[in-house]
Amino acid sequence: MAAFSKLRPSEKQIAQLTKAYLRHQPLVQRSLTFGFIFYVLTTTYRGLAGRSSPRSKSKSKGTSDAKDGKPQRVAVDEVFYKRLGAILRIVIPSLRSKEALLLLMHSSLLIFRTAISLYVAALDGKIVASLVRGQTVQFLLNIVRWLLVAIPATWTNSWLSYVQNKLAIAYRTRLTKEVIKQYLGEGGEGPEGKVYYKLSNLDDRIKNPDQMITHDIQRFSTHLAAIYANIAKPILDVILYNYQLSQNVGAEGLFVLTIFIQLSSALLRAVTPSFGTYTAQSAALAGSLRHTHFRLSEFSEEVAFFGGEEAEKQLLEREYAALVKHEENVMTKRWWYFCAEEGIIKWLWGSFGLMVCAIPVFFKLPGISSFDLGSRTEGFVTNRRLLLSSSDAIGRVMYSYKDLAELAGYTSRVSQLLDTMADVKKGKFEKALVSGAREGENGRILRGRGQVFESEEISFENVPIVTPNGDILVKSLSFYVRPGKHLLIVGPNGAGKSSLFRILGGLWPVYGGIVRKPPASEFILIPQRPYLTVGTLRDQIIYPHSEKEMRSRGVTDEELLKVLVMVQMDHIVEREGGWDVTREWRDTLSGGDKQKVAWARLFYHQPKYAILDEATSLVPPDMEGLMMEHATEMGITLLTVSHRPSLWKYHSMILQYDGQGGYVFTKLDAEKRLALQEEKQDLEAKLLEL
Ligand SMILES: Nc1ncnc2c1ncn2[C@@H]1O[C@H](COP(=O)(O)OP(=O)(O)OP(=O)(O)O)[C@@H](O)[C@H]1O
Repeated sequence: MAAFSKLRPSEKQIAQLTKAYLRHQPLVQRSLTFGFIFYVLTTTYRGLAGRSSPRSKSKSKGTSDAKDGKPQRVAVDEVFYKRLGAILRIVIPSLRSKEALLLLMHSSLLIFRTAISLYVAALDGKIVASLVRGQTVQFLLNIVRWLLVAIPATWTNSWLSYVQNKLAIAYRTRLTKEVIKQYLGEGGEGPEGKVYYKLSNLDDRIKNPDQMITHDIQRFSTHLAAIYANIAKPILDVILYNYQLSQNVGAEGLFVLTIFIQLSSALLRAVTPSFGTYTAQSAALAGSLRHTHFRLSEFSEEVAFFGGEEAEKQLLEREYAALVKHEENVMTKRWWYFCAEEGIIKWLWGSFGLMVCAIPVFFKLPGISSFDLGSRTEGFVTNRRLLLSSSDAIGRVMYSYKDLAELAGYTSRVSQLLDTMADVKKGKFEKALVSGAREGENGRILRGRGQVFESEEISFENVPIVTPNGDILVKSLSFYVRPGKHLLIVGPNGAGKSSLFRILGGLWPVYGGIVRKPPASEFILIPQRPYLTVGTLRDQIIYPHSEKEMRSRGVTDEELLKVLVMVQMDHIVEREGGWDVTREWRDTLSGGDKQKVAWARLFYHQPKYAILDEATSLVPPDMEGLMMEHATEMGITLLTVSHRPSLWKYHSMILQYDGQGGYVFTKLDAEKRLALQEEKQDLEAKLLEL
């Protein structure tokens, strides 16, 4: 008391404060511990919730493919969470879904693993303590415990990676199914259908849908499955380990440690590059390179005949160089980032943590009674293990930001695909238009929309023919096709002959007027280079039917053979080894053979209308006449584009484009027209002589 009264006033105050502090120490410690838990949760939430940057907001429809040459920034922000939310609704459709169940299993396993780690930390301390104290029996007993705990520990780890992989596959399956449904399935013949065509022909946003559907969805799913473990588990670990640590070393040490971590993590975040943007860019560049390789194998014959190897090589090298340059740039950034990460998380935190672990060795903490060498060693070993696990967990929360940024990259790619498909289904396209397309009358036509009605006959009333680039080929086209009255369509190249069929097939939008047409199942298109599917010889004839559908229609292989006889192709069945042989038919059949197979397909399906776009250009004239007559006998009405006068006689009507936006639609008198043609040729010959 005398000593106390001798103190100066400021010293007195400090002494009083210390006394009060010691009196309330348990309360202070509890408050600090809960404060710490609150801090971990809020900082993690703030860190992961992301902010909406004005840049990302303005590009909320953001794509990774730059439109203006500059890459768009993909960040962990509001836009990312909105996109992720939309995708999550697809991959986890309900709380009772398989994915939700897997997620629950995953969470339970994660908690179980943390509980095991806590037990192992304490056991580790006990083993060392029994060693220091020389307690042989205790030591052996602890080793047995150690071996026993290894059983659930290894079991949990295997299960964790198994469930996580299952989750990734489940996400991928859901997402792929949804994308394929929209890409190929939904919408059918209506304006919402044919998304796969519109995406590549009417819109500029998606450069390589194949890469997005296969690679990007897979990467997204793997990242999403891992991100849960990478974020939820470390957060849980940080809380549990530190709670335990605060019990062992006192909450004050933890408080100082927290401030230290806060400062260093702010530093780490400041030096973190935009990994999300890089991931999205890498995916886009890899997709582009793959597409170029795909084109080369697709058109290998054309390139080989042209000797275009050097040009193709340069193209491939350019694409590859762009990809490598980007990857190297990212690698350099990663190198710096890893240095900072390793230095801060492992070494700085590690040394500071060791000091915190030593607290109970140098200071007597309230509530801890035994203070012998064994207890001190046990405490130190347990705390060090807890601290290592805790700093590892904090580190993983930090790393998870990087994982999250990468997930943001793949999320942007996947949602770009989903958003663009949704736009395309609504008829909203983004495509570079020809200059002046939006002005004056051109603009008025582009802003308009026509009507489409289902009908037995085909007719166009004042329908403009507009290319996806906004180029108006014909301002207002009117014509009709009556059943049995074949229509011939002629005109210069690029006048819009095939475009007419694209409107008829529902591939291009109708910008005005009225289109009446039967459902797509009632007409078939035979182009100059017919499409041959992957499959058997039978599949080529019955495409898009399956063999099952063919049989259910009561068609036999013998009847299919009759169809091949009509096009003088029956020998091919024997030559190729039967109906069930599978080949790359594109390479096996000649150009003329392919056209004949397409005609055989027409005779198998016997639709009401057939669109022939230079469909006989590679078959001999006598064969061409035979096939036309067969079609007429079967009651198929033809819409033919051909430059061959030999075909005129089969047609009743003619639609002639002049190539300047004008056209004539009239009856076709083949004899008169042939006579006129001959007269014209004579006059031209005479003019030449002159
Ligand atoms: N997917 C597309 N995107 C943009 N423009 C297109 C597209 N398809 C065709 N075009 C353009 O539409 C115009 C008309 O093409 P179309 O195929 O109808 O010509 P065509 O009269 O059939 O010519 P040809 O006799 O050479 O086959 C052409 O200028 C072509 O460049």
